[in-house]
Amino acid sequence: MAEVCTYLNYINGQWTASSTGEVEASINPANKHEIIGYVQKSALPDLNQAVSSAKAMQKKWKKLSGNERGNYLLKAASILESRLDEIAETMTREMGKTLPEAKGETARGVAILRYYAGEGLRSIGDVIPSTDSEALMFTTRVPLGVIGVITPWNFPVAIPIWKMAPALIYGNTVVIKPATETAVTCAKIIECLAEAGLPAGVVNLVTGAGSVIGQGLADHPDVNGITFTGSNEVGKRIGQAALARGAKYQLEMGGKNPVIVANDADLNVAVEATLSGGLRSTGQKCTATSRVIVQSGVYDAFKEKLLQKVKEITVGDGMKDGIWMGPCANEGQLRTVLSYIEKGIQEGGTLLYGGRQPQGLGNGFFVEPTVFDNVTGNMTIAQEEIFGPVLALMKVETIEEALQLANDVVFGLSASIFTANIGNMLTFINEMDAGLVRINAESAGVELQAPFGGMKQSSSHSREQGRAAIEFFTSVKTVFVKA
Ligand SMILES: NC(=O)C1=CN([C@@H]2O[C@H](COP(=O)(O)OP(=O)(O)OC[C@H]3O[C@@H](n4cnc5c(N)ncnc54)[C@H](OP(=O)(O)O)[C@@H]3O)[C@@H](O)[C@H]2O)C=CC1
Ligand SMILES: O=C(O)CCC(=O)C(=O)O
Repeated sequence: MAEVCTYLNYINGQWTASSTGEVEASINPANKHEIIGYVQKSALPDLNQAVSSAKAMQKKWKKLSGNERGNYLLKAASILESRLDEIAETMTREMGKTLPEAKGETARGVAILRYYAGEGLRSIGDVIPSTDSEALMFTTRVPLGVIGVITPWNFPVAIPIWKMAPALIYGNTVVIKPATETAVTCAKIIECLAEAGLPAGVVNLVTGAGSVIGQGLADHPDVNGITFTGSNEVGKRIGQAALARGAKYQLEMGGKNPVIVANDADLNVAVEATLSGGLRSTGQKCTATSRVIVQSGVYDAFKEKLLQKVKEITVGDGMKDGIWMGPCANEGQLRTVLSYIEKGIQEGGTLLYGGRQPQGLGNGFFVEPTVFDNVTGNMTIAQEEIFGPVLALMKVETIEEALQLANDVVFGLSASIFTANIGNMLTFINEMDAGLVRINAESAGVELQAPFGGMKQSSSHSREQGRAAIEFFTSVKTVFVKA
């Protein structure tokens, strides 16, 4: 068993204990008696110190060339790569996703750092013809200043990196407050950045309660931009706090992502993608499939194939070989999932498979992969984000009906269709209200070089990742020069 360490805040280039002198244990959701590490239970004075060091450093950091800033990210990428196995193991033990998934995510973190390192050499503006023939007019971009980064526990490496790397390359400094459940994993990412030699104050880590440190970041007058991924409830509070003081904000929140399976779909492909998109990471992705809308001609055949595969899923500790699905990330999440399952039954859904806590795994927050049949659009399990391994099967006659049902939720993050018909594909691309639409591919799994974000209540209508990140992390300056 690995040694249990205490992780400190990282403020102004120093590993620093919180002013409260208190720590919080981060536990293993596969075995609640196992402590992965202790993290600082910080208070506002700690946050204030971090913000002031980020503010003090920002002017110097933005003066470096993009290439110089990129070199720090390249170094951090190599360090993270050299620690990939160890950091992935920490992730699995801290939040439960299986080790192969955690390794894949850590490798993705390395690739994101390298991608944004390259951004330091790409163009940041346009020359625009002026009506004055003797003038030069162009746009350039400037960093926002200090960025507050608030991250969830479901992608403990990828999300912090896809927010911090673009913030840094465009010349901002950062204060990050990670989810308490995965603060140890985040501290290890910060170790990689620190070892890469980032100047003191460029990146700061403050752990602690969301209601104190997260809210404190949103309210802080010296934080110029807030980027957040998490629940709608918290996201809206952050957006309101930022708006009230004129700060920029970016929110990535929930999803209720549908897949549509058309009569002409390749059912084996559709089943594999539903399984992977809906149940990998125990359904804890904002892009996870939760509604499976199937045309009546293939409904029974699809259901049978899906059930056969779901029955093969092995549930257990994600560190063990042969385990396909780990636990929910925390006890609250397990209770939420179980209460949605209960509601599904009460409201008339047919529980086809799963729905219980598996036998013999009582020390962890495990739940069986769960499939509901006869789900209708008005049921709670068809409307609200569950964030667990629960699939709701819904039968329709036509693609039009499928699209209407697919769009009949407050969210619009990702959506997939399985079909061989080009007409179905085009209708879906045009009519589906989602930021990410995918054809014959699962609803989860975004690519780091492409814009990512949702419509409706899934986001603040901004996009992150890829080149789209520049829109949030910089301001455009229009320059007019006359000799
Ligand atoms: N879109 C997504 O990818 C995610 C969606 N969710 C959804 O949210 C539900 C609840 O998960 P949960 O972890 O509680 O998500 P939260 O939105 O509560 O947490 C996300 C982050 O926000 C912080 N936070 C909490 N309260 C505040 C606040 N008042 N001000 C600022 N920051 C705050 C959290 O800190 P702390 O950890 O200390 O509470 C964490 O770092 C899930 O069931 C799921 O539906 C959750 C995670 C990711
Ligand atoms: O599907 C993915 O790869 C990313 C999902 C995501 O961003 C999230 O769940 O927060």
